[in-house]
Amino acid sequence: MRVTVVGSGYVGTTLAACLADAGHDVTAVDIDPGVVAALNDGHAAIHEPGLDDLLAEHAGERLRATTEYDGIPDADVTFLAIGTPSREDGSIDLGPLTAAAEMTGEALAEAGATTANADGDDRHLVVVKSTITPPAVGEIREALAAGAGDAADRVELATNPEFLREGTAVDDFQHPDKLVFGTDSDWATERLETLYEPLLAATDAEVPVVRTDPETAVMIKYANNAFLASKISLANDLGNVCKRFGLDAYEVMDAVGLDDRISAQFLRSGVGWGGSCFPKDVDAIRAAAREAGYEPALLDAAVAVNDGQPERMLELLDDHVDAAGERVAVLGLAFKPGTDDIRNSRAIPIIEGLQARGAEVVGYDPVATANTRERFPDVEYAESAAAALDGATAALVVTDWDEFAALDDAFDAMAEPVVIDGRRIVERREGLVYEGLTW
Ligand SMILES: NC(=O)c1ccc[n+]([C@@H]2O[C@H](COP(=O)([O-])OP(=O)(O)OC[C@H]3O[C@@H](n4cnc5c(N)ncnc54)[C@H](O)[C@@H]3O)[C@@H](O)[C@H]2O)c1
Ligand SMILES: O=c1ccn([C@@H]2O[C@H](COP(=O)(O)OP(=O)(O)O[C@H]3O[C@H](CO)[C@@H](O)[C@H](O)[C@H]3O)[C@@H](O)[C@H]2O)c(=O)[nH]1
Repeated sequence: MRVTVVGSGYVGTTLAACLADAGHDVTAVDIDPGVVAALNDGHAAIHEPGLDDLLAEHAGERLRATTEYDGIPDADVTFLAIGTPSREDGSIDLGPLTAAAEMTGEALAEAGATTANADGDDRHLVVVKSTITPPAVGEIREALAAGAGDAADRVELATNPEFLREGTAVDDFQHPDKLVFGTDSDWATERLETLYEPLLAATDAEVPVVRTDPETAVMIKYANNAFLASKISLANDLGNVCKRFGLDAYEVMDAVGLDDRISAQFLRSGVGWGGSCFPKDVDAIRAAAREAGYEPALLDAAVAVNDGQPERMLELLDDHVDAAGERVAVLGLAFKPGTDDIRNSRAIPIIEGLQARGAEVVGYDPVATANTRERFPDVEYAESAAAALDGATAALVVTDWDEFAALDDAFDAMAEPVVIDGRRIVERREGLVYEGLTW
């Protein structure tokens, strides 16, 4: 199939590269010329394992990138994978997505809806990949129709939320737990089925496909993220209780996770959830619920617990060290391992808290230093974890990069061997003053 992917960030680039790899002819559109140049050059503007290999293989062949929308009418399907950032009140800013939907509609209108596809069909399917609330579906449909003008009746909107995780985006996309198709017609569902067919054929697993309406589909995405984020918050809440009792929350939750109804995943307590999705999406569905007259008390509590974890980590530091004027290492800056993304990373409140205490912060991350430097230009950045620890009075472990588990002698170079572990990645050992956040 011929596919256009509008928006080439974490989701759009992964989608474009994986669809090209599955045999489709893909055009990636982005307003950022730097992103487009990188894609045409065969590499991503973001760090995501496996993505560059796919881009190097398909760029210039089955995958092209452009800043222009004018090729859209030649495609069988157009995906919108534009960011949906939070506004001040937590609701999503639909501005960029609405603009992209309208421009997509205009491109289709200019070509008189669409050129006929191989099967002679002149309807065009526009699929929202972005995470949007149920009421927002109507707004995007209207923006698309406004752009398409007289051609609007031959343009159909569908939603197909994405469940990939950063750091494992390619693998997650190629081996999904489920696919969710939110459509208004059998025609749109069939088109999505045809599109995903080669991907599904390439996996050994039986992938459930949920066929529903566009609004339910996007609600499934919010429910999914709200559930996972709340699950971690519950593990953190219980973990904080365990810590008060001098118990190891990991021993407790490992046992709890043996219950099939609960599952062992997303029970790792610590400094909390960050990233571009959980905070934004939980805030968005809370705001949308309030707008609709419902107070989502449990989701509010999940956010409150999460917001409190970095401060709890800093309080543990205060129990051991007066950080004022001291060199304090922050190990891990990305919101999770495997990515250079620092959006809503727990490292941000940790660094701010250390700076408020007058500490000299030295940060280290294997890939997220450049992004953090933009946010905190005054912080010192080390080339290695060992260099960050050298001479430090304390270390705060914020991201569970594997390499931190292997640290050993490096702790000997600390001025005071105080380690506050927010991710249970460093082993307790003799000579370390070790504090786990919930263990
Ligand atoms: N990041 C994830 O892991 C993830 C996973 C699932 C769903 N999502 C959702 O997918 C959506 C996209 O997220 P992302 O992380 O890929 O965003 P992103 O910010 O990384 O990328 C968005 C891209 O869109 C481009 N863009 C903005 N306006 C444009 C326009 N009018 N035309 C063309 N390009 C335009 C930007 O230049 C940018 O490259 C969001 O709604 C997000 O919630 C993200
Ligand atoms: O047991 C756990 C698991 C995760 N986290 C933290 O939770 C955050 C999010 O982690 P993860 O879900 O792995 O990363 P994301 O890339 O943000 O992926 C989430 O958000 C995406 C965007 O919506 C969804 O597509 C994914 O399904 C959903 O897992 C990170 O800060 C993790 O450190 C924990 O604290 N404890």
